[in-house]
Amino acid sequence: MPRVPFVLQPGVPLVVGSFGDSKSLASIPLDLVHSSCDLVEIRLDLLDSESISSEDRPWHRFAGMPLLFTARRASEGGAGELDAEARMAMIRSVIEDASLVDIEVASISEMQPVIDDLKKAGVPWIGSFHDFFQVPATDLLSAKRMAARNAGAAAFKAAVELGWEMDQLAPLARFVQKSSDYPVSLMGMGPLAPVSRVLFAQLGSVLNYGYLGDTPTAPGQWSAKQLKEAIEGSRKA
Ligand SMILES: O=C1C[C@@](O)(C(=O)O)C[C@@H](O)[C@@H]1O
Repeated sequence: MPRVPFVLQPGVPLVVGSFGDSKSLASIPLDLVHSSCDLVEIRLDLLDSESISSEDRPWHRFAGMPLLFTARRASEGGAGELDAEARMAMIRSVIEDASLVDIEVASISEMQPVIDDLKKAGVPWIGSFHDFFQVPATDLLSAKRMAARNAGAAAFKAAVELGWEMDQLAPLARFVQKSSDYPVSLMGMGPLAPVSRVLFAQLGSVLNYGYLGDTPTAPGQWSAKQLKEAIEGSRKA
């Protein structure tokens, strides 16, 4: 399957459709995928190992769409206790199909060998950060963004638990707005996730995640289709 080249542009909001289970990945109607998102995230840590390693790889159904691969570490919401070696092996096995790869900022040093492989193959990667409990200080987010940028990531992405902390929305919104010289993707999780995702996309968050199929991959996610419609609606307002 030829890789689809992919370039992120600061301030241009795209929708990522994310699969949380193997059954949805294998059975979702293709036209629904095409109409719901701009790129597809394959969460390698959430799928059955047989479906990932089968010769007939389930994501080959989406030929022509950019594919983002993620093998999430457990401490940032990944399923299973996959160590860096296991996650690197997963990523190496999909490099030929990948338009983009997600690597946590916390994993950069231990996963440097696979980052070097991505560089050689000309595959961009995003440096990510997840906090499932709170909104971290903006200074911490800025430090993570700098670490991602310095390590060569094409973008920085963060997902943080908002709870009902409405006061936290404004500083996060400013964080996205101020990042006009480097692509940033930001999203809330929890009860304010839906509203935060539309707001941050409106302000230029580059990758905005919703789920494809039956299983959300984060608390409070919209379906990719709903998110795409909401973002398109907000851009017309
Ligand atoms: O990191 C992200 C963002 C996400 O956690 C979300 O909040 O939508 C969903 C994950 O699948 C993805 O890898």
